[in-house]
Amino acid sequence: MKAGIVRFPGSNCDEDAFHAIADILGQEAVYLWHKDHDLQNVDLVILPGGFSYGDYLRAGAIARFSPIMQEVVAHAKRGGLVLGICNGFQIACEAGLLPGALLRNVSLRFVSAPVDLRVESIATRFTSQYHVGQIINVPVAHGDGRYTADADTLARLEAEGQVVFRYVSANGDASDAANPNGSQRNIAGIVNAEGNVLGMMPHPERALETALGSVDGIPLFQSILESLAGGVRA
Ligand SMILES: NC(=O)CC[C@H](N)C(=O)O
Repeated sequence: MKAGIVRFPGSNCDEDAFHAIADILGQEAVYLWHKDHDLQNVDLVILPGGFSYGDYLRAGAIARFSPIMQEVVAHAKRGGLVLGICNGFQIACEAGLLPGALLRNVSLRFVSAPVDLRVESIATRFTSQYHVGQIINVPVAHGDGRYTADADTLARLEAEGQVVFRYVSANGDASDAANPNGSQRNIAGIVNAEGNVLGMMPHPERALETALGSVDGIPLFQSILESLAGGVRA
C-alpha cells in the first residue's frame, strides 16, 4: 500500500501518521503538500490531525479550499480511500466528503484523553478486522469534536450503517458520561455512503504501540490493507 499524508499549514499529526504507516505497518508513505495537485498515485489519502490554518473561521473551513483537495475529492469520487483523522475529519466534512459538521466541544474545553469506542459497523473497508460491538481504546485530542447533523442525516447514517464508532463507557453503553464532546448520538466516526471515506475524531494512528497505551488501532489499518489486497483500487 502507498499512503499519502496531506500537509496543510498547521497540520501537527502528519508525522504521527507517517510513523504509523512507514515504521509500524511497514508500508510506503509519502507527504503530499497541500498546494500540490499530484496525489503521487497513492492508494490511501490521510487527512491528518492538527490545526490547519489555525482553525480560523471554523476547523477545516479554509483547508478545504487548499488546491490538493480538488484531487482528494476526485480520488474519493473514483472510489479511492480517504481517512480523515480529527482535523482531517473536520476537513472532510467541510469539503462535502462526509455529511454533518464538527462543532465546539459542549464543555468549551479542549479534551485530551484515551476514550472507549464501540465498533458499530464492520461492513466497511476500514473496520472489517474488528468485530461488531468490540470496545476499543483510542485517544482523542480536540476542541471541536461535537459531531452534529440534521435529523434526516442522522437517521440515514444510522439506517445505512454509516455510524462506525460511538463513544461508550467501559460497560459498552453510549452514555452521556462517556461522550467527551457532546456529539449527537455519541458519534465518534462515520463513513460515507460509498464506504470509501472514513472520518473519525479519535486518533487510531496513536493506538498502534503498546508503549502508547493501546494497540486497538491496528485492525483499522489491517482492514485497509485487506481491502486493497482484495483488488479494490482507485
Ligand atoms: N488533534 C487535532 O486534530 C485537533 C483538531 C482540531 N483542530 C480541534 O482542536 O478540534
